[in-house]
Amino acid sequence: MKVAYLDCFSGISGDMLLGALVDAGLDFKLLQRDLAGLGLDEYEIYEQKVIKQGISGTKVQVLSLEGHVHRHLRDIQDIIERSSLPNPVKDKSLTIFTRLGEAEAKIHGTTIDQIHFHEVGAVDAIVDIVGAVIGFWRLGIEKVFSSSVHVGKGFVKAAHGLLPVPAPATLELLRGVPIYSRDIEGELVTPTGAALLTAYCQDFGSIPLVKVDRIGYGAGEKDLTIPNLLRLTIGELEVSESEGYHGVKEGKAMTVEANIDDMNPEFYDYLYEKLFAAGAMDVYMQTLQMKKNRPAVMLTVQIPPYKLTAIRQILFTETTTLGLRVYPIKKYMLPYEFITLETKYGSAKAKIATFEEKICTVSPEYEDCRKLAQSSGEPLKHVYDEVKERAKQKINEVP
Ligand SMILES: O=C([S-])c1cc(C(=O)S)c[n+]([C@@H]2O[C@H](COP(=O)(O)O)[C@@H](O)[C@H]2O)c1
Ligand code: NI
Repeated sequence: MKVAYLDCFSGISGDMLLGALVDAGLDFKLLQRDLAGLGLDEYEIYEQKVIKQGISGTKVQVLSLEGHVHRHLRDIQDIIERSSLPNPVKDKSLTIFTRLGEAEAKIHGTTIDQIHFHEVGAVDAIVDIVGAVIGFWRLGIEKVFSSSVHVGKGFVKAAHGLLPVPAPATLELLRGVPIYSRDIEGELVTPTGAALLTAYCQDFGSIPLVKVDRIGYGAGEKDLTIPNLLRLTIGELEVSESEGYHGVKEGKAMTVEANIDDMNPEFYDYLYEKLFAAGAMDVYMQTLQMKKNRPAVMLTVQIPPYKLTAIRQILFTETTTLGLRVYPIKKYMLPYEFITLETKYGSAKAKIATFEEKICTVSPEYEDCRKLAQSSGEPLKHVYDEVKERAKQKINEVP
């Protein structure tokens, strides 16, 4: 899987992200051609190499040629919907502007169709956002990870007047994101940057196991005492599985455990849903007899290493546990494939696993068998046996 990692040690803004994408190999002329699909011409876009604290990066500048324009969300939605941009770019761009509108409406106590965008509604911000979406799409990025985010400190002068850093809309968009402030004065994250970051990234923390392919540095406007750059690393996510002995996959994972003795058992169903939705590979519970003979459960969550931040956040917010145990583990998985079988009850899949090139397990797919049992009225166990039988026949048919 092709992934990107954003190092937000100097925050993130729309132009920094666009600069990082160009610096990482996004063809600038192709970007300009794609952006022409927006049908907006009152802007100019430039790229230039700059040095920030000795590090070379790309600064992308969008100069607005339009006067002072206040756009409502509807106006921006019309521009994007009427454009000739590819649908994935349109959809993502609309999502980002909708999130900006929701944040703006919340901050100002109004509604999403009442708000009008100030800076974010100007053509340069529209180009920044759509350009970044085009960049991720053109570079084929399937998933985005990020570091925690440096937001800066102090105040910033904007159309609204003097705003605390991070700006209200920015902080609203950064809900759920690990942020920090050091002694760098200034706004390091803008609403545009926050909206782009959180539209793509749900996993924050150290860089996952990635085989690095491309690196890009996007430059911010100001010169700071730290390199005012956004670093973008692109590569193949090493799900840390490698083909080992006779095709047995060897992978790295993590076990996260918590002993819970004081939570309403009804909550576990919802918790399981959230954990799996966040990328857990497996979730299970074991009953315990803890000190003072208190009955409890030990909740275990198996995760890919890069999911630790997301899973930890769920466990601390959705359960009553005050502590977690985390163990890095190595896992070995048998190679398997699915085959589809036609049975007297209908078609169903079965998983065929092999070890040392010999078939060692045939497992009918439960969901398929359940549907056939419901549609045929046959007991599930009969359907299951029939699928397994057909699978064995099909395997033996293979020359
Ligand atoms: O444009 C809008 S709606 C806007 C809202 C807010 C609020 O916090 S509310 C703040 N700002 C400031 O404008 C500049 C530019 O932001 P970009 O996202 O367009 O780069 C920045 O200082 C924001 O804090 C704009
Ligand atoms: Ni505002």
